[in-house]
Amino acid sequence: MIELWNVSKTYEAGNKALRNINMTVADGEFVFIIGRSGSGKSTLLKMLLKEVEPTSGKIIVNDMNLGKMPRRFIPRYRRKLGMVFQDFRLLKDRNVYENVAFAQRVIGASTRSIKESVPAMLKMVGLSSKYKFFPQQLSGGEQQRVAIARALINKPEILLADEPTGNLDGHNSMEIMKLLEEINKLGTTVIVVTHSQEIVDRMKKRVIMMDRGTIVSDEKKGGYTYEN
Ligand SMILES: Nc1ncnc2c1ncn2[C@@H]1O[C@H](COP(=O)(O)OP(=O)(O)OP(=O)(O)O)[C@@H](O)[C@H]1O
Repeated sequence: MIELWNVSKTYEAGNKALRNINMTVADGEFVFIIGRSGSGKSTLLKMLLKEVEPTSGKIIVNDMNLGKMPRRFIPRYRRKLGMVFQDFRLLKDRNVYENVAFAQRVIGASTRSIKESVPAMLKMVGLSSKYKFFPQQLSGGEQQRVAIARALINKPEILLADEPTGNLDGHNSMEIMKLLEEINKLGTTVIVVTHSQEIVDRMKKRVIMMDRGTIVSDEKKGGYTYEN
């Protein structure tokens, strides 16, 4: 479970990015975070990754209080989180297989485990036949599938996606969303930041809307809304 208790963030320049945010995300939930530019969405994701510290308040992820986490635990903590970005961030000089395998090598996985898990993951994202392709030989949707495979290969408990379809057309965007939904059904908690109202409308998931650093609505699948 992810819990934010009265979380605020004021950047050095005096920008109030988050103002007294309270929210919880249960294990296995699928949540969209929407809101106009500058409303604090990326700041929130960066806090979950422990890249940005709150100015006040408490963040607890799977019973771990991030504010009290010793520095040496941070790399291990981050392995519980998978991250997907708008611009894919693949290694351009490595093929699809190597891009995914690399994430396993970094954590010291055995060659045997890599040889088992990478093909299985590529199958899941529908890229088995393109494992030797390089990123520039793939469509945007395919590149994002590789990025998703890489984010999932170490079996994170939570997948954070920051505008994962920002560079994709409507069809590819929905395909990526369906893939994220499948991943979620297998048990991973999924949090997606998006600007796309169409995606949010079609997916019928929980939607947290932010505005100027606050949560202005939190709408469940069933459709009820409450003000924070
Ligand atoms: N490193 C920083 N230093 C100072 N101010 C920052 C920093 N990062 C973000 N901000 C400010 O914090 C506020 C929230 O920014 P944030 O990036 O979280 O918004 P966002 O909702 O993700 O926006 P976008 O949709 O454009 O990505 C903005 O006013 C922004 O200018």
